[in-house]
This record gives sequence, structure tokens and C-alpha cells, in this order.
Amino acid sequence: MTPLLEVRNLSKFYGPRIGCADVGFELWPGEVLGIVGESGSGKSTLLSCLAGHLVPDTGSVVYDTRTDGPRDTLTMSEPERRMLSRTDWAYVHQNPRDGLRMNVSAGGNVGERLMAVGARHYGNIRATATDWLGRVEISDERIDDRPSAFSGGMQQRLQIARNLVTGPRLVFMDEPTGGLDVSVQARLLDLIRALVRDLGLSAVIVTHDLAVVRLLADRLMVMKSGHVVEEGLTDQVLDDPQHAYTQLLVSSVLHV
Ligand SMILES: Nc1ncnc2c1ncn2[C@@H]1O[C@H](COP(=O)(O)OP(=O)(O)OP(=O)(O)O)[C@@H](O)[C@H]1O
Repeated sequence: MTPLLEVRNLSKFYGPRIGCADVGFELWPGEVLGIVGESGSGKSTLLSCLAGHLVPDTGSVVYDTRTDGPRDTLTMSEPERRMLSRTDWAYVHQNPRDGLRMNVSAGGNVGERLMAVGARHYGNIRATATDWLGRVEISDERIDDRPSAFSGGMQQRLQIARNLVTGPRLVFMDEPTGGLDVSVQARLLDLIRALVRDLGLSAVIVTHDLAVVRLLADRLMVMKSGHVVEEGLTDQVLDDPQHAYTQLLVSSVLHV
């Protein structure tokens, strides 16, 4: 089997400061990888480099495309990369405002993604949008409302529907439950877990919350000062951390 994503020697510096350094991993189809670490450890930098939002200084990000097999996304042309992020990739921002169009209706937010990949029939677009709102537990009565009238949890669920409606294979998530109330977080995590499982998605999830990776991630990478200090199966890493930094992360959570 070919990995869906194969990352080698990825580094990004901000002047003399390390963003992330020498990161490498493979992500297999249907696998969920969690990236954890304290604030400033390089998680967002790494995710941005993977998703093509930031250009790394060194390394390769090879993606197994549907049409041409493995391709280094860093050397792709801009139109090719744009097409990839429209069809095969999804990116869920921590703040739904960054991933939604706040002045467009909920149905429009979902529907315009379908139009971007060629859908033209209004009735079909609206039916698919309604179906996706239902899947993320938003009542069809709210289809014409703008996201600005939604709660934070609803906005995040709408952002997920907007991202998944085009059937991507790989989803990048940056602190998807950050900034939400604990009870809202729990419901959202359950929803994400069910969607990822039902759709067979691969995902890379960045979070500082070990409970999120415990629930969602098959495998875990622990980052500190831009470097990966430990990786392995989630339960193994959390139940028997080998690196002193991971031990600290795990014990600080246990003692809260
Ligand atoms: N635009 C930037 N310019 C300069 N330095 C930056 C920039 N963005 C990040 N950094 C630095 O790179 C390092 C990694 O930051 P990054 O935001 O990737 O960490 P993080 O683990 O995602 O943190 P957080 O959880 O707070 O978002 C930090 O030292 C940070 O100060």
C-alpha cells in the first residue's frame, strides 16, 4: 500500500527562530494522526506547511493523488495545488470565521463548494447542502440563516460540512474544538469521530488537548521546540510515554 502522505525532512525557520525542524512521517489511508505539544512547539507551522499555506525551507510533502499517483505538493504548480485543496483536501480552522463566509447563508456556504467543483443544478445543490447540514446536526430550517446567527458550536459544525461536502480524502484540522465550551466540545468530538470513521477519512489534527487525540487519533506525534520528540500509537504514547517532555505533558493533564 502507498502512504497517502509522505513527509520528509520538513523544516521552516522564521529568521533565526525554528518553526519546525526535520519533521518526517507517513500517513496511511484512513489513518488519523494527532500532533500535540505546548504553545509555540511548532504544531501550526507544521500543519500550514503540510497544507500548502506556508512554504517550508526544506523537505518534501508527497501526496498520493487520485490521478497521477504520488506527487510532491511543494513543487506542484499553483493551479494544481489549488485543485487539490478544492477536491481532495479539506482544512478546518480553529476559528470558524476563518473557514466560513459569514455573510453567506449556511446553505450557500456548503453549496458554493459544490459549485467550485462543477455542480450547476440548483435543486441538487440545495438537496446536498440540506443533507450535509443534517449530517452535522443543523436543522434544515436554518439553511437560509447566516453563520453569524449561529452559536460557536454550530458554526464549527457548518465549517465541517462545508469542508466535507466535496468528498475529500484528507482533512487538516487546527484545534477543531478550541475555544468552545466543554459540553459543546464533547459533542463536536463525537461528531468528528463518527464522520471520520464513516467516510474513511485520513486526518492530521493539531491540538494541545490530549483528550482530543485520545478520542480521535490512531497515532500521535509529540512536538517540542519545533522538533518531533516522540511518536507512536496514541494509547501507547499516552499510557507509557518514553520522552521526559511527553511524561510531563501527560502528567500535567492527569494532575489537573
Ligand atoms: N509568523 C511568524 N513569525 C515569526 N515567528 C513565528 C511566526 N509564527 C510562528 N513563529 C514561531 O515559531 C515557533 C512555532 O510556532 P507555532 O505557532 O507553529 O507553534 P504552535 O505549537 O502552533 O503554538 P500555538 O499552539 O500557540 O498555536 C514559535 O517559536 C513561534 O514564536
